[in-house]
Amino acid sequence: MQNKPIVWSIAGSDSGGGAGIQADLLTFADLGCHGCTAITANTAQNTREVAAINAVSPEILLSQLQALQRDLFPSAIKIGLLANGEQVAAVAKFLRGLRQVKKVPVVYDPVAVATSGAALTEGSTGEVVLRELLPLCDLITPNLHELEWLAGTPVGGAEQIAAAARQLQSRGCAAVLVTGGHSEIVSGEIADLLWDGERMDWLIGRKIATGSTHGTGCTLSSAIAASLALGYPLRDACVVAKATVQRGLRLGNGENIGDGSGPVGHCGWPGELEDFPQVLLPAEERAKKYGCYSEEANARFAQGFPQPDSNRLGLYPVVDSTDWLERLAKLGVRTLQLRIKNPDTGLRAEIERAVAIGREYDLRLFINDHWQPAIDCGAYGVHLGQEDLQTADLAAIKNAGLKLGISTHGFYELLRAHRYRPSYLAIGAIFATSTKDMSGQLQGVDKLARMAALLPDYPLVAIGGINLQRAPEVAATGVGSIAVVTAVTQAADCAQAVCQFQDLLVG
Ligand SMILES: Cc1ncc(COP(=O)(O)OP(=O)(O)O)c(N)n1
Ligand SMILES: Cc1nc(C(=O)O)sc1CCOP(=O)(O)O
Ligand SMILES: [Mg+2]
Repeated sequence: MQNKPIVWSIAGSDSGGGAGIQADLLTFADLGCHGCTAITANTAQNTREVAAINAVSPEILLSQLQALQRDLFPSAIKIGLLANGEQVAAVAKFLRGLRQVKKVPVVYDPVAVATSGAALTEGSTGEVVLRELLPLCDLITPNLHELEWLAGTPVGGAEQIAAAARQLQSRGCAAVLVTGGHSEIVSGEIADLLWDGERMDWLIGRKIATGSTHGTGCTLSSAIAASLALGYPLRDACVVAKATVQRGLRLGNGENIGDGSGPVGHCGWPGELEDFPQVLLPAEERAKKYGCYSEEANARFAQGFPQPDSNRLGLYPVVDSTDWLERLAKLGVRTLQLRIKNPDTGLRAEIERAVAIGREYDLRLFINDHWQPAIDCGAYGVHLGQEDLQTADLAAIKNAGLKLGISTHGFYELLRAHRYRPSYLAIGAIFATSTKDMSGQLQGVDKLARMAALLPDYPLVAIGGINLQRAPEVAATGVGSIAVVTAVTQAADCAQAVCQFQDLLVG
């Protein structure tokens, strides 16, 4: 049994039980983490009002943190309400010391104003935050009011939000997620903006008509911290967290707690696609409304590729020659990929021969990377990676009637690739592999199962380090296809390996 990751919440207590550490602990538990708390303020509030803040002294705050450090070292830290500059300075000093022991991801939700409009922090706190705390944060998650508070400028539409996020990130935190609950750039859409200094993403959720929204910011930031503690990369953590909140808004709706803004629901792991945000593609027309439209990308863009004859593509060997294709076709394999890296002048002839073999044996034959010769030769389909999507002419691929498979590595890429509605989605690398350096992108079977559960009726392919011993647990996640290189090409008895894989993937 693996130990539950420990996550700390450094935040205020909400006597109403909707936000603050109460929301954080429920969220950590929902996502399978053990929560610890260091309380900054003992607020007196209900669903209608913040009656008092009651900040604790820096000494009381530090004594909690020091006790936790002695026994319950965290895998991630969420920071919420810090009531004054002294608290901010004390927490920052403590975090600098903790860093000397081990680097722990820190997510800061800069709580400054309650939904009711009540100020929660003392006047000069913002300056100390910018100077002392921001450089220690892996992510900060301001809403629009908090963005204005920290950026020191009014924030209106999408462009201004993006500019303020860039400005804040340049003050030293690794990334900024601006939450969109307080504005609708497009009616009916709640869009969060993620900026990490390199890449900007709009994550778009559906607005849910509910009065139970108290604690959404706390829940989001603690869900991100929990996901980071579970080992998810930042973008995956953000989309899982947004889905956790969305699920709470959808299912918690109607609980009718208190007369004011009731608490968001806490309803467990988000296992349904409808709760996950859409990752906006700059190629989409609607990106114009979010200020990130790309004419060039739009010219190459296409969605809705032809589906294969079955959602279950079975054993899917990925090989580097037409000799291998023919050998495996003769053994009864129906789904195959020709993957030629570092091609020479013979590439075009090899693809032509592959297509001919594909026709002879009625294969679902995908050509990796080389989409233009694949179109020219009338191939069945092409397989593209995330980087290939930046340059490939998807419109040409679709217009030529080719099928399209897309590689993904984690929740964020899966959601992004799903926007294209390709013929299949590949998820990798499930295990470490000697075929390609996939370090930092390993998913494991549990995460694969979570991703596969989101798309039960979609053709899914698992790839990376899968051999005959591991194949049963991979197949049990529900994916209809397993792609392999070495498990077939380096098998002592290739025909026997093919037979065993096929027995496993039948039905
Ligand atoms: C079925 C399948 N899944 C993933 C990949 C990897 O594709 P990509 O990310 O484009 O990397 P390269 O294969 O080009 O190195 C794949 N080929 N097939
Ligand atoms: C080509 C490739 N793509 C991967 C991905 O995760 O996108 S993993 C991988 C290598 C798969 O080889 P093997 O079956 O020998 O581990
Ligand atoms: Mg590729």
